[in-house]
Amino acid sequence: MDTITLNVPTLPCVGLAAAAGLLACKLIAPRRRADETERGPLPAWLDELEDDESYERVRLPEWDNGTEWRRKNGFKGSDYVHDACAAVHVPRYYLRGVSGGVGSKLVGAAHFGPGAESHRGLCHGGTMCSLMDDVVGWTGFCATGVCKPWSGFTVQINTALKKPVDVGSWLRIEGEIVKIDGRKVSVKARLLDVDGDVHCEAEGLVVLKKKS
Ligand SMILES: CCCCCCCCCCCCCCCC(=O)SCCNC(=O)CCNC(=O)[C@H](O)C(C)(C)COP(=O)(O)OP(=O)(O)OC[C@H]1O[C@@H](n2cnc3c(N)ncnc32)[C@H](O)[C@@H]1OP(=O)(O)O
Repeated sequence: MDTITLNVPTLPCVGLAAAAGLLACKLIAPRRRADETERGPLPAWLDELEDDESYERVRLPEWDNGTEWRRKNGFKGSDYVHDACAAVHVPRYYLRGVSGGVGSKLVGAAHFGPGAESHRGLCHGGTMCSLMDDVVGWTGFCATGVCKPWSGFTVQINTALKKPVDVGSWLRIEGEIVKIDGRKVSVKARLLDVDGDVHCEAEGLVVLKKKS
């Protein structure tokens, strides 16, 4: 009869090795982009913005290489809207208005992923509000005509929800500076589909930092 020798200390070792392996995978392997493949291609009209000489793509290391940049700069997590895994995600913004001030405009595409769902196939209103917050803030950061990240604070976002958004939609998001009063930058923003239907609009206020 065969005898089975059970090497008792082996079991915790195997467990430990497995745990270490898992940890290594988490640390070494690239982060899984949860709904990246479900987002599909970027909307075609972004190409038109790319070709439009009055707009310039806003390129920031914290968007292009977010995880590493944030870790190096003392941030604690991932960007609520610009991270590829975000429930509602803005992959790019384009800025019109190199001279700055009133009329400066930021345009981008926003994707509503499965994580943005509220009632059956429709997105949570808070995802629209989050987008309005984002575009108001970033438009305010462009008040000088150049994008200066984190050069102020969004202090108000008054959002009107006008039309539900389907999960999986790509919509156009716009923010425009309508008034500047000292450090206070007033921004109007809206979210619209390819037919021009407005899904939400907002009026927001950004207070620029004292030295920006
Ligand atoms: C300047 C501090 C430096 C701190 C150094 C930090 C270094 C690190 C920076 C990182 C930068 C991060 C940028 C995050 C960008 C987001 O993500 S914003 C996140 C969400 N927003 C927030 O958390 C904002 C919370 N609010 C606050 O922290 C404070 O209200 C603020 C904005 C810092 C106040 O700034 P303040 O310089 O003390 O301005 P304050 O004198 O109170 O107001 C200036 C003017 O704005 C008006 N105002 C202010 N709040 C409102 C409001 N809610 N509604 C209407 N009007 C308003 C005031 O009435 C005033 O008007 P005037 O009297 O000039 O006509």
